[in-house]
Amino acid sequence: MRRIFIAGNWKMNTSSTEAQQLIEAIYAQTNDHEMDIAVCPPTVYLSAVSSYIKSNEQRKNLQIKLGAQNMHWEDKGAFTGEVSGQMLQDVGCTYVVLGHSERRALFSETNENINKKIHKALAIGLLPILCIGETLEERESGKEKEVITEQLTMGLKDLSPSQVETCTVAYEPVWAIGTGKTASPEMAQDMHAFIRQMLAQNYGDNVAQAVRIQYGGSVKPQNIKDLIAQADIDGALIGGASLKADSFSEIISICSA
Ligand SMILES: O=C[C@H](O)COP(=O)(O)O
Repeated sequence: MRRIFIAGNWKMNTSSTEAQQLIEAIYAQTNDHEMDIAVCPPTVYLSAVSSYIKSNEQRKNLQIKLGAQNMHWEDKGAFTGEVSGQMLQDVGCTYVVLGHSERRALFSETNENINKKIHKALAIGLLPILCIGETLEERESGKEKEVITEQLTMGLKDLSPSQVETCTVAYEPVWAIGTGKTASPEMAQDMHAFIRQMLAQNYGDNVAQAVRIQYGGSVKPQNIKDLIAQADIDGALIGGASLKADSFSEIISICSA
């Protein structure tokens, strides 16, 4: 059985005060649950959120982990503005989101670069969340599975089956991100099953059955129940709704029911 994994991607939102208030409110409003939960604040607030998380480690059944939204594949050096995986670990990160569609579209991230980042993350013990997803144009022209195949295959290129097993894949159709338009549960399940089938072809059934595939794209308390009920949807990567503690906590609660 795959353990449900809910992650909040705060993107470029919150002030330092708001980040502090948000993590405090998430702890206050979330009941203890047997699932994996992560928050991914902006890089500059990772340390502060990390300290708060550490001070709550006594909540044995509410283990919130810290994730970053991106990283560079090199260890250190003349890469102005970049942050290394070691730096993320140093401030307490367990996860790192890689290949988010906003980074692909707005910051020219390529499958090759994303693959380098995944290799580095795994080499140092950070757990990658690889985001893949097609644009509206690609879906309307019937190319969604082709796009997903390329992003998945190239993103995971040259990884061993045991490395792939520790990755999470987030299927995020670009047309559903921040638009209020969620993929229907059936549409999402179809793509998740396709992704799992590809993982089985490339790495074997055991790996395919172990990898968690999150859905992302306008997830909210109103639609999570039907999404999480699908056989191949193992959790969610949540943007907008993760900025409201009550919505994020409600989503967690619905998933644990
Ligand atoms: O990383 C999260 C996704 O981009 C989804 O964002 P959203 O929930 O605001 O649509």
